[in-house]
Amino acid sequence: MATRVTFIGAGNMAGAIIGGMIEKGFSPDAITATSPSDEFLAPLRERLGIATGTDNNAAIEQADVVVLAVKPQIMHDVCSDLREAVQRRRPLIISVAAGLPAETIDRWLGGKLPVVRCMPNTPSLVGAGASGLYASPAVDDAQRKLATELMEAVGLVEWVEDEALLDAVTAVSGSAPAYFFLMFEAMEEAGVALGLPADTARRLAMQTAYGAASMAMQSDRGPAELKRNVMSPGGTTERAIQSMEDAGMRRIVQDAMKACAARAAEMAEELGKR
Ligand SMILES: NC(=O)C1=CN([C@@H]2O[C@H](COP(=O)(O)OP(=O)(O)OC[C@H]3O[C@@H](n4cnc5c(N)ncnc54)[C@H](OP(=O)(O)O)[C@@H]3O)[C@@H](O)[C@H]2O)C=CC1
Ligand SMILES: O=C(O)[C@@H]1CCC=N1
Repeated sequence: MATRVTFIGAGNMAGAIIGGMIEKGFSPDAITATSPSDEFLAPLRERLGIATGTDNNAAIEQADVVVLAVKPQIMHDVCSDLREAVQRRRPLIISVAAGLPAETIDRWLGGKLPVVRCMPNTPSLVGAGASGLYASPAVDDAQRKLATELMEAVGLVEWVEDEALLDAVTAVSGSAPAYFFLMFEAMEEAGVALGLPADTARRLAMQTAYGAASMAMQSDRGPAELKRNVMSPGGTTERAIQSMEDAGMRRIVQDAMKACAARAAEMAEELGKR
């Protein structure tokens, strides 16, 4: 029988994982998602054919895996409400919430549960996600394998053995699609300023990012060498890269990623007191 997975929360992240799972051939019959209103549920039900509901407790009654995909700020209330049912059924819990430690989620759910903390990203929707995973001590090998299988259905999986590193994963991949989308916005604006139609600039920028990522992933050369190969001495790229280095591009990226990881730690501190 197929592993039954219930998503608590049906927003951007849950929708991306569910969409990617179904694209990979997971049966919609084995997937349920909940949300307080039908706004997020209707497209999942109508387009993907999964079961949906507004009652979290009812939705986990048959679940082998419960994916907690609500905002960190409401996770305490959601977990408290699920405590009795979760303690009775003892499914594998996968939390995708930024910042919140596995121990906090476990405590809010009544304790001694197998909790995997996962930091996914939204490209999971197109099977190109990247997830960092951490297993709490109560997670056994079979459950670890199950979590790997689920998240590998939507992209790359990297396990970390030190939970604190999930904040770094948040900075490197969880939040990072937004950095690249910002870069696309900036490149489109700059392309327009140089005279290109906006949609032409957008298509060229996105195809180039896709090409650069594909090439780097298939190459045994590092990014520094691949970059040098584009930079003809005295040519155009050299000027562009010099301009970026002079403007402190590396420092900008480092500061942004440090701020991201620090915010994850801060959220754990703020929310974990409950
Ligand atoms: N977005 C991203 O790129 C990533 C997000 N995450 C994590 O994923 C989690 C969800 O984020 P995201 O998907 O962006 O947020 P969204 O706001 O898009 O989705 C949250 C969902 O939870 C629903 N919800 C609210 N209250 C309840 C409840 N009591 N029971 C069940 N569902 C409820 C919301 O419904 P309604 O809107 O009607 O209240 C909504 O469907 C967060 O913890 C975030 O840290 C992790 C990695 C990447
Ligand atoms: O911005 C956030 O808090 C969530 C977590 C990682 C990506 N989005």
